[in-house]
Amino acid sequence: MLKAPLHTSRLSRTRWFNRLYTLIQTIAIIVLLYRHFCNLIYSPSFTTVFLLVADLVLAFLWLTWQAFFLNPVRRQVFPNNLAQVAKESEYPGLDIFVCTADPFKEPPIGVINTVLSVLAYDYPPEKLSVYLSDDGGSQLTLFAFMEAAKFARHWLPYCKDYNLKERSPEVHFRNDASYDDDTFELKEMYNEMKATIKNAVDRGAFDPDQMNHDHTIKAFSKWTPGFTRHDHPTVIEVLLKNNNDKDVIGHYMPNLFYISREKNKSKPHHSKAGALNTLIRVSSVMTNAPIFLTLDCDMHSNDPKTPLNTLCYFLGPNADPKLAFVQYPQRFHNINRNDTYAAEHVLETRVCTVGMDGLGGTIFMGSGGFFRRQALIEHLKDSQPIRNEPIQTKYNLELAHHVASCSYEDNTKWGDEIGFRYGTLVEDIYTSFHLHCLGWQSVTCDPTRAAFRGNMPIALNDFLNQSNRWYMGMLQAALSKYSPMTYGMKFMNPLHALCYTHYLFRAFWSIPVLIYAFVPQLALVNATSIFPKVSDSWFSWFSLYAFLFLGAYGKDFIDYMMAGSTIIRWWNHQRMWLILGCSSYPFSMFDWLLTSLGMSTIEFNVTSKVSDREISYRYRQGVFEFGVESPLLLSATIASIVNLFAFLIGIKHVLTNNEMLEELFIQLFIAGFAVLNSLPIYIAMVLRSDKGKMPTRTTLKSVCVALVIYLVFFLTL
Ligand SMILES: O=c1ccn([C@@H]2O[C@H](COP(=O)(O)OP(=O)(O)O[C@H]3O[C@H](CO)[C@@H](O)[C@H](O)[C@H]3O)[C@@H](O)[C@H]2O)c(=O)[nH]1
Ligand SMILES: [Mn+2]
Repeated sequence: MLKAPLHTSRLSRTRWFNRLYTLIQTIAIIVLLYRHFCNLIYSPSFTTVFLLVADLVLAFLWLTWQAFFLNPVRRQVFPNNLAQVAKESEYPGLDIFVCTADPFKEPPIGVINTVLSVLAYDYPPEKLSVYLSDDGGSQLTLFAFMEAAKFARHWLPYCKDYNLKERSPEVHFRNDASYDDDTFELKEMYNEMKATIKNAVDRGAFDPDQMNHDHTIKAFSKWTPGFTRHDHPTVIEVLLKNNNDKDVIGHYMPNLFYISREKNKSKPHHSKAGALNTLIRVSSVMTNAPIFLTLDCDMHSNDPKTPLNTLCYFLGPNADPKLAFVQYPQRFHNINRNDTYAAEHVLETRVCTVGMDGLGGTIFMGSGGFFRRQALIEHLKDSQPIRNEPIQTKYNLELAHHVASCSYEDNTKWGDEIGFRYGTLVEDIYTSFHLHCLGWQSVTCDPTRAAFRGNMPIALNDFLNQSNRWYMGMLQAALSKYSPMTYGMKFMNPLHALCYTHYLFRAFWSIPVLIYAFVPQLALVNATSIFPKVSDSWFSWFSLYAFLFLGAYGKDFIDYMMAGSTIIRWWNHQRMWLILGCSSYPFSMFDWLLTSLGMSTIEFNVTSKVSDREISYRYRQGVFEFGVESPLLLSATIASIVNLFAFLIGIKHVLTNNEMLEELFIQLFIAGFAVLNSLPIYIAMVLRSDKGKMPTRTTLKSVCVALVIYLVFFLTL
């Protein structure tokens, strides 16, 4: 028995309120659906069918969403109590995987900051290894990391001397106002390194004088003329070795490895999942730590104690042997004051996490997950070579090259039963789904100080593109033979499976959003009423509509506020839901269709992390960034124009005939609500002159398409 606990959990009291709410709202939804079916039988029309479909999908997604609220669990860790169960020298090894894929979209200096921030963890250095996976196969990245390894010798002791919380040099130097000699000197050194690397990336090459040691010449000799990012041999470089390399005050340093797995155009590489699986194998040959952390190159550590927080779950007599991973919810540092694009994902990172935690485990979010290695290699038949010799023996390195080769996975279960799962663009949620089906658990660890902080896109189109990729990936999983609705229901707690169902089917939001963005509006132009009148008796169909709308929207508002957000942020979040519903969601359904018909292949298109000064400036001002022509922006613009026309014409109907207000009220309300939400779009079309305004061609195209929609509608009437 422990004297003091390492971690505690308690059920959230809000669950009773949530359960009651779900019950009442469900009854109201059933009544509404009953009305729809009656309408369909007694007065069938296109609109009745459309509205029924919209409300069925809404009800499905709303119902699955409730699963997150029925049994939330809040957890806490007590790393100060760790001494009861292990001395520092008994801590397990920790391997950290950082992925990067393109030095031009993911500037190496950013990746270096990620790596340095975890290299400087408060963890015994002989137990810590960082593996950088470079899917871009770039000399520039390797060059940058050779520089970083030199800088690390100064940076690590500095972090520990000053007991920094913030161990990404970029963030530290940006925020630190102290002027002591050490800081000044180190800052100079950092800026110099940054300039050298930036210069190399801008020119696409580095100064040959900087690689005139035997060792570096040998390393770069791998880049022969035929070497491209899609076709090249494995490159593994040991940049720091912990029984050999010392920092400037003579302490051993953690390991740092550079790995670029073999690529060959004729072999699928499985994007990030493939990179992570290579890292699992390479690390098992080199260091084989029982726990590994995966990190994206745009996420840096914000708390050097994070590994200790994690150990609270993996060590001690109360540790769950079936615990597969500990997930730190993603937090972002580049979000503006009002979170214009709802990029913070407040509900997903604060509510859904604890909600799933009470049902069997939170999802893996791609970054910030500490895994028990065993959970991912459970079904490995051929026993993995385990390191029992110093790392750089020829044997280890040869073996590491072998397991990083692109044919290694041929005829194996990698990506299927072993490692991160293939077959979708969202390897993260899909992998955790499989682990949960196999009976593994996971927990959310969300200390007050965020463990990691990362980047989100700050231009609307980048954001929509990222969402498009995510929701397309989710559909791939949702509609596979491992669907949470069928396979999941069989192998996991049904409520847990409902949470996965909600995530994976999110693209389906587009069905009700698009129907509600066009059908009532087109009817409104024609002065046709399709909803109940306001003046029906008190307990009327109209009040049912009002109740359902206010119930769902009001609950969302309460959830947002209880998660500690603000009213404006909530408003922006609901607006983004509408925008996504007209853009990324339908596009991801379309992409899924094309891919499953074999008409297209969708790649993991890496989000650019390069920041443009003007765009950053506008983003900080809270201004929407349009600027580029894109189908995603076009579709949202078309919807906003249709709504504006309909709203104006609807007002005209009401002004000319007062009695129409009662009949058209719901339609006017919907169009008016959309218009209110679309204000930034109209402003970007007519009032702005900066580079982020709506491109004129997009405006013209959307007006034309809106007109065509009207014509088609009237001609078919
Ligand atoms: O072929 C590839 C493609 C991507 N990456 C890396 O994957 C990470 C995520 O890529 P990014 O473009 O930043 O995608 P995001 O949409 O921001 O990533 C979110 O969504 C992904 C897919 O669900 C998850 O893997 C991520 O962890 C999660 O942060 C980055 O470190 C990339 O370098 C690779 O290593 N190889
Ligand atoms: Mn990212």
